[in-house]
Amino acid sequence: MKVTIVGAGAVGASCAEYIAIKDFASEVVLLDIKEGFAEGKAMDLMQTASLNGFDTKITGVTNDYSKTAGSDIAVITSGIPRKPGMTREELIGINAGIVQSVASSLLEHSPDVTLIVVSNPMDTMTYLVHKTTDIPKNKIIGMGGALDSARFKYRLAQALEAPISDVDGMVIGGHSDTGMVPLTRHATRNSVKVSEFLSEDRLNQVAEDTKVGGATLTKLLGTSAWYAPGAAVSALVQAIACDQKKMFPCSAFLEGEYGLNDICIGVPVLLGKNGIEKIVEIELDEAEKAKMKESAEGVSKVNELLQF
Ligand SMILES: NC(=O)c1ccc[n+]([C@@H]2O[C@H](COP(=O)([O-])OP(=O)(O)OC[C@H]3O[C@@H](n4cnc5c(N)ncnc54)[C@H](O)[C@@H]3O)[C@@H](O)[C@H]2O)c1
Ligand SMILES: O=C(O)C[C@H](O)C(=O)O
Repeated sequence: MKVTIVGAGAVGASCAEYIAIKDFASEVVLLDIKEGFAEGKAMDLMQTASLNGFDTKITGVTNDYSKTAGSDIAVITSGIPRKPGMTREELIGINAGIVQSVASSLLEHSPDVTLIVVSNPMDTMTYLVHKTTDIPKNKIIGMGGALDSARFKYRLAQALEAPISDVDGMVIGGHSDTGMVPLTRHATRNSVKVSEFLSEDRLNQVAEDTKVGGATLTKLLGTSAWYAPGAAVSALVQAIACDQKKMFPCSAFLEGEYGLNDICIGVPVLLGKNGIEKIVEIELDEAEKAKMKESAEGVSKVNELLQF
């Protein structure tokens, strides 16, 4: 199993590290445009192999796509991250060009690749890859909901004063400060609805804290987060590489599901060796449907800014 990660920055390197530590891929290629940068990150990571006990071979290359040839899975993390006070949508001007050219270079050398799009604004970047390549829709996956759901569980566990492993929950919708739809009504602690333990106000607070999870970290760090994003990407890569059929909310191209068309947005999917093997349509109540519709309108507005 060969995995390429384009962008050896904070998220790309974190993702490579988690993939290596889980030791399910034979080879990870890190590619960056900055001379020597990916080579340095790969060497540093390889020097953790004997300490962390993995055999995954990590190599780094400067913009040489021939070294990515035959990749089964590729992750696009290349592009700029936001700074405090910015929205993800403000990154579109620079990141759209980068994502489009990276996707096309990857495809030249790995025509059967499954692509995971991470660069922001992620739902729109995923849509861009759909519109500008002939990769089948099941093989283009946007990573956002897996991260947002991990943050939701963290906030729920805090509110419940419970261990995170007791908690389950999911965030669907667009990966944006306003567009996320944390499914508070469905969240559980050991199969019991969290609404049995938390007031409506406290649950609303959990949802709001979840939605601005990325912005909160960007303010604290001066740039956007990388550990949880890297871990979330590595979980998707593992689900595909190991044919796990695991369910994650991912940005998927919709053709009628959830009443939406011609959009990539976060919905629950099953991930296996064929990428998105199924889009899972769960029952939403009227309030959840309205939030999903509003979220989709926001994503579509950003999509309209694309030029291709
Ligand atoms: N979808 C998500 O949940 C999520 C989570 C975190 C970050 N992100 C996004 O991921 C992107 C990367 O974030 P980061 O913190 O790793 O940024 P970073 O600046 O640390 O790394 C980005 C890397 O991309 C490289 N790069 C730029 N143009 C390139 C090109 N054409 N080809 C190859 N490499 C190129 C840069 O040299 C840099 O090393 C940002 O757009 C950020 O907003 C998304
Ligand atoms: O917040 C960001 O800009 C990066 C990423 O989308 C995140 O949610 O951490």
